Amino acid sequence: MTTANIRFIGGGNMATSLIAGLIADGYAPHAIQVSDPSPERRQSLQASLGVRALASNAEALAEAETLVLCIKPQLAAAVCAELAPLLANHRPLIVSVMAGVPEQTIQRWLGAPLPIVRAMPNTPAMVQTGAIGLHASPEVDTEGRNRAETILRAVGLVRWVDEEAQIDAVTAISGSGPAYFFLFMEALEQAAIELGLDGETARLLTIQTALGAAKMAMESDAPPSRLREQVTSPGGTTERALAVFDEADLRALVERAARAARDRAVELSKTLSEAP
Ligand SMILES: NC(=O)C1=CN([C@@H]2O[C@H](COP(=O)(O)OP(=O)(O)OC[C@H]3O[C@@H](n4cnc5c(N)ncnc54)[C@H](OP(=O)(O)O)[C@@H]3O)[C@@H](O)[C@H]2O)C=CC1
Ligand SMILES: O=C(O)[C@@H]1CCC=N1
Repeated sequence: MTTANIRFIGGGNMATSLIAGLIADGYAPHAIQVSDPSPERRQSLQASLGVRALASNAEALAEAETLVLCIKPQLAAAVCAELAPLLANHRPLIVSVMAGVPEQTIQRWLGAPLPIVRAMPNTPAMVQTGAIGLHASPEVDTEGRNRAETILRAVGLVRWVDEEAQIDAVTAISGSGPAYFFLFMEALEQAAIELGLDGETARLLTIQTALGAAKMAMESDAPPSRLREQVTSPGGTTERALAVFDEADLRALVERAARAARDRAVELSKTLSEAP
């Protein structure tokens, strides 16, 4: 099995995170190429990551063993139409990280039932702490599954899901999830400043607290509810803060937000699968 020769179509935020994570894990920059229409972005990818950045998607595809589609869902039909004629005699493993673009839709656009792995990573892949959901189309053989898993495992924790529709749930939880935690960090940092801490102290205490809580939750046998109880002294300070979250029904709010993200992925899937 080889994981060498990975080509990315689209060199934006997610591709940059994945490539940075792969290189940090020991992948040779020369084994990775990326295509993107923006000269500035290509220059930045070459300068910061040492990978070859191309203007042409066709050139990126030419010898690809694994082709990672990292473009916006709304551009996918056009990009796949451009790649389709080149895939008549060449069957790379396609890994799509696009939210809300079904495997069969990608196959239709590419004009062939090519092996597709849908991957839903997140930007912490950049620091090899990604959380990644995977689903394989029936055309993907064991070697393809292993190859996709090896690539994504290099940048984080990997979970396969049984049903393709579950990728929409993964998108809502871990794909979009870093933004939820960043928002909470922004809010806590702002609160710290309002309570009289200086900006740097507010920032560092907030980030370290998030890191510590995540590390404890990951390493402990106890569920987060138990870890929360251990912080919450009866009649103490945490109890007062948590009562404010309860008043605002934080749990219901989080569920609503996750459902909204999942529903948007489903909406994208429907729109795109009905598009020509
Ligand atoms: N960002 C995230 O956290 C996550 C994103 N994803 C998925 O990753 C995909 C990319 O998202 P993200 O990286 O955030 O988006 P970006 O807009 O940052 O990246 C997309 C890149 O593709 C480039 N591009 C535009 N047209 C073409 C083309 N014809 N051929 C090749 N490249 C092109 C864009 O250039 P230009 O800007 O000049 O148009 C841009 O650099 C999406 O499908 C998204 O659903 C999945 C998980 C998490
Ligand atoms: O917001 C989005 O649509 C993409 C998919 C998951 C994270 N970012």
